[in-house]
Amino acid sequence: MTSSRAVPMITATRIRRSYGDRAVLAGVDLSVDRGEFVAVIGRSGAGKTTLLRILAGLDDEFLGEVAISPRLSVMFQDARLLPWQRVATNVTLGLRGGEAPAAGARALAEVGLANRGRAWPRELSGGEVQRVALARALVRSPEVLLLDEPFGALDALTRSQMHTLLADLVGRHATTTLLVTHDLNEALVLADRVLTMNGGVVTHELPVPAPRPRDRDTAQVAALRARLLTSLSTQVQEGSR
Ligand SMILES: Nc1ncnc2c1ncn2[C@@H]1O[C@H](COP(=O)(O)OP(=O)(O)OP(=O)(O)O)[C@@H](O)[C@H]1O
Repeated sequence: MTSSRAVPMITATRIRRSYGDRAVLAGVDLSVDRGEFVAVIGRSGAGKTTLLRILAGLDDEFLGEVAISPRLSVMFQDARLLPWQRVATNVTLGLRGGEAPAAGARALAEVGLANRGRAWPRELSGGEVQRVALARALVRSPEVLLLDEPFGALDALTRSQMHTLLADLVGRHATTTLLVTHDLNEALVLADRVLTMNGGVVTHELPVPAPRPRDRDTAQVAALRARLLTSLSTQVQEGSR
């Protein structure tokens, strides 16, 4: 049954994108409801980043249709903080008006870095850098958050702490979130729904029961992981035909 609260915040219809002769996206359809957290997994080269860049409005050389809230923020694996600006300035870059410093301080507090606003990016650990990137993404109170392997370069413990933080923040703000990752566990710990991409299309969809973040070591998550692995390996056979 469709809930009356299910309002799509991201809709992509028959998205196609080629580089030269090579079709990377061959008709991607997806829809993400308000407040939903969807993860897109797929092998390296499956077209996940290409799709995310199109959704973010960073690439307009595609066919098909995208409908997405203009109040969106994007976060990549590489935070690209400006090294010559202090952390607080990095968070509020592009924000205008007298309220920017207060908004920046609030965002830094939300990611647990209330006291680091005057630090320089070089003084931060990898995990702290990604927290700053998250604060920068959240400072505009986006309705939609697009995440491309945001924790891919972090060690396992820090990554797990970031999962807890992210789940808490997007849950509290009811932020619609799309995460692309090749980490099955990350997808299963965080998402309400996991989509598998292969051959330029979305091939499988797996709903994941609440709550989130969830413990990756439960029997339920292990069973879901097995299903995702099966769907990915089935695709290899399909892809090699
Ligand atoms: N600007 C570009 N010009 C040419 N080919 C590109 C360009 N960007 C991406 N590609 C190719 O498109 C395919 C999909 O790339 P994309 O980065 O979207 O995959 P991905 O699923 O995000 O992979 P990964 O998980 O490794 O980041 C790859 O084969 C890549 O080489």
